[in-house]
Amino acid sequence: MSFRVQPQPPARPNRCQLFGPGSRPALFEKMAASAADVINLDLEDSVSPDDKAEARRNVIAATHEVDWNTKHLSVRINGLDTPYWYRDVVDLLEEGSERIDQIMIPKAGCAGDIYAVDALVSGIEAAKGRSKRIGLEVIIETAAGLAHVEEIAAASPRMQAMSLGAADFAASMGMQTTGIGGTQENYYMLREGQRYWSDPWHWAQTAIVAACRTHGVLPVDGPFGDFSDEEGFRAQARRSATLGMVGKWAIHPKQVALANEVFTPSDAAVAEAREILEAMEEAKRTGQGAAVYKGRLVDLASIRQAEVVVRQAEMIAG
Ligand SMILES: CCC(=O)SCCNC(=O)CCNC(=O)[C@H](O)C(C)(C)COP(=O)(O)OP(=O)(O)OC[C@H]1O[C@@H](n2cnc3c(N)ncnc32)[C@H](O)[C@@H]1OP(=O)(O)O
Ligand SMILES: O=CC(=O)O
Ligand SMILES: [Mg+2]
Repeated sequence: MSFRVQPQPPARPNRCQLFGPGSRPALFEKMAASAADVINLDLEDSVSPDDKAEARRNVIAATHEVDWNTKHLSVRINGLDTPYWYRDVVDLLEEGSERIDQIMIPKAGCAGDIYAVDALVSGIEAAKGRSKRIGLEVIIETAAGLAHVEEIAAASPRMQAMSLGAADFAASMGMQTTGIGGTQENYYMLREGQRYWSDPWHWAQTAIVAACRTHGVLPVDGPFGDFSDEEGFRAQARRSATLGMVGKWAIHPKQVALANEVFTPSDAAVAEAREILEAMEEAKRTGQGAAVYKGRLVDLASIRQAEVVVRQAEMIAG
């Protein structure tokens, strides 16, 4: 380990972030009743420009009127290149209840974007005497966002989570696809006449995970657009979990159970991790740093790997 110890991210479950447009208040009670860990009320891209002001009022009302129970409640504001974002923040924190946990900044492009929102949030919190410190989460969904991903992760002590936004990311990168997540038709290699499809989001995900893990931020996989493709969602989510992400968005209620399933370590995985820890305890007792578990090497690094799985399971179990 470096002399600089890797910080732990916030210790709360973030397996599924369920989105709903701020302009559809009829969905809010359903979102609150869902099994998602995080709720994202959206003021940005699922709300048409004519509905922005009403959506903001709906969301503010919902912070007072809806019982969000134990949900981590986040509101996605509009991008910093729009005329809406500052009023989103000001109205939300001046008129919204203390129930708001977090603000999501879309299309974050540099640390300065987070600094600007942090400064505004800090001013309003102090002026209004708000007692809960608002967290920030960002979406990496532009070329600039990915180019500056590490400075964004490090931009503020308020930073809690960072998601990959596949749709806008594809647009910003000029990717020749309209798919949101998953394998894309033309992203394959050919060998002996056979096509092998690959994952065009992989490199962006790993950059996000590395930036997040360096700075104690939760890495999250964003939307999977085809909500009738359950196996496609599972495949993408399993890859994300294997890469170190802690959760995934749901853009339809159907996806909540899928995300919870994938991002909750299975009983078998937890049992195996505990067995590895026991095998290493036994090795320690006999003065060994390395041992054999089910025919494969385990050593001190295996303890750290197994602890990730056990810690995640224990944190989710509460
Ligand atoms: C891609 C880039 C991004 O930025 S993604 C993030 C922004 N997008 C969003 O927030 C979109 C969120 N999703 C939605 O608006 C809707 O789910 C869309 C996709 C439009 C589908 O709505 P709709 O046609 O009503 O779906 P449905 O008839 O299949 O609904 C079945 C039951 O589920 C409900 N439902 C629907 N959406 C939500 C939701 N987000 N949260 C909670 N509940 C939801 C419907 O009301 C319907 O309920 P019921 O069975 O009638 O009681
Ligand atoms: O905001 C999300 C995206 O995929 O774009
Ligand atoms: Mg987007």
